[in-house]
Amino acid sequence: MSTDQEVTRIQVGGSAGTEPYEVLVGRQLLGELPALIGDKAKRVAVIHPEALADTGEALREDLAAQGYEAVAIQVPNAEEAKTAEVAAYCWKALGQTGFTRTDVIVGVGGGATTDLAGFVAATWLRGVRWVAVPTTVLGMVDAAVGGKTGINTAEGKNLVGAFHPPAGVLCDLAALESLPVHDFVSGLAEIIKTGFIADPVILDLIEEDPQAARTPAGPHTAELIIRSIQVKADVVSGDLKESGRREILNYGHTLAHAIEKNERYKWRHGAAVSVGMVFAAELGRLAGRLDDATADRHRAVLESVGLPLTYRGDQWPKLLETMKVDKKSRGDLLRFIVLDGLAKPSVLEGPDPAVLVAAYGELSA
Ligand SMILES: NC(=O)c1ccc[n+]([C@@H]2O[C@H](COP(=O)([O-])OP(=O)(O)OC[C@H]3O[C@@H](n4cnc5c(N)ncnc54)[C@H](O)[C@@H]3O)[C@@H](O)[C@H]2O)c1
Ligand SMILES: O=C(O)C(=O)C[C@@H](O)[C@H](O)[C@H](O)COP(=O)(O)O
Ligand SMILES: [Zn+2]
Repeated sequence: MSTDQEVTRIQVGGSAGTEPYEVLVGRQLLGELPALIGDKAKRVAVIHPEALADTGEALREDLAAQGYEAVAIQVPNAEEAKTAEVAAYCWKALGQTGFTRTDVIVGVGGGATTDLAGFVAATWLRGVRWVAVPTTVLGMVDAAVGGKTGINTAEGKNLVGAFHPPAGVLCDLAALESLPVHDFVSGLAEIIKTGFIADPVILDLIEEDPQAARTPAGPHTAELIIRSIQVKADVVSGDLKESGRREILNYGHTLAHAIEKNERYKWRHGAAVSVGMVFAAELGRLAGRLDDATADRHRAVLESVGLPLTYRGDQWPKLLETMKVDKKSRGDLLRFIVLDGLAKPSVLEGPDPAVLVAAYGELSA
C-alpha cells in the first residue's frame, strides 16, 4: 500500500499471469480515469444505475469533452440489474454503438452495478477492458475488487459470471455522502467479515464507536475501507480464481445467498451476510472449533451497527436446498467457511445435518 497526502493506492494481482491493477481511495479521483481507459479506446460506455443518473450523465459529458465517443447505459437499481435481460440490454447498446475490442466500459455504482458492468465487459467480444468506480461502501471494499463479475438467475445468486479483473478501481469517498444509511450499514457487514477472517483491528475500530461507524463522517471510515480493501487485495492476488484461499472471502455467504434468493433479491446483500455470519459462527462453535467469546462477538458487533441477526425459522428446508448448489459445494458435499479462532478461517466439509439444524435454531426467529 502506498499513501500520499490524499490518495491511498493498493495494488492487486500481478502474480500467476494476471495483470496488476490499483485500487485508489481518496477524493476527486476522476482525473485518473483517462489513464485507466488507456489511449487505444475510441468509445467508452458508462454503465450506471437509475439512482446515479446525474453522475452517469456528468461522467459521459466529461468523457465526450475529452474526445471519446461516450455513451451512458442506465440500468435498474440494485439486484434488478443483475439479470440476463439487463445484460442483453447492455450488449444491444454496445452493438449499436459499434463497440470494439479496444473500447472500454466504466461501471459506476454499487456492487450490483459493477458486478453487471464487469460481466458485460467479460462477455462482450469475449472480453474488453473495464474500470470500476464503486459508489457504495460494499462496492469499494469488496465487489469492485478481485474480478468476480456476474448476474443472478432464478435458481440462485451469482450463478452466471466470469473472473474478469478491472483495469483499475476508483473509490471516491465523497460518493458515500449520498448513500442511504441502510446501504452504508449493509457495506459494514463485509467490513466486519474482513475483521473476523483476517484483520481484527477492524472490529476494535467499530466497537470503539459503532454509531460513528455507521456514517461517512465517522473517524475511522477511511481506515476501515482501506484495511478491508488491503485484505481483499492480498487474498485475491494469490488466488484469483478461487482454487483455495479465496474461499475465506465467502465467510457467511453460504446461508446469505440462500436468504437473498428466498427473498427474491429484495434484501440487501450485506444484511444477508450479517445473518449468514451469525450462522457460520454458531456452526463453528457447535462443531467444536470456535470459542464462545468469538462466536458471541459476532452478534454484538453486528447488532451494534444495526445489522440483522435472525431469519425465519420455518424457511430452513428451502434454504438448505439452495445451499446445496452453493459454489463451494462439491457433488453432494456441503462446504462452509468457519473460524477456528479469530482471524483463523478454515473449511468445514460435510457437517453433521443435526449440527446444521442446531446452528440454524440459534438464529431463527
Ligand atoms: N464481485 C464481488 O466480489 C462482490 C463482492 C461483494 C458483493 N458483491 C455484490 O454486490 C452487490 C451489493 O452491492 P451494494 O451493497 O453496493 O448494493 P447495490 O449495488 O444494490 O446498491 C444499493 C443501492 O444504492 C444505490 N446507490 C449506489 N451508490 C449510491 C450513492 N453513492 N448514493 C445513493 N445511492 C447509491 C444503488 O443504485 C442501489 O439502489 C450484490 O449483488 C453482491 O452480490 C459482489
Ligand atoms: O470475492 C470473493 O471471492 C467473495 O466471495 C466476496 C463476497 O463478498 C462476494 O459476495 C462474492 O460476490 C461472492 O461470490 P460467490 O462466488 O459466492 O458468488
Ligand atoms: Zn459478499
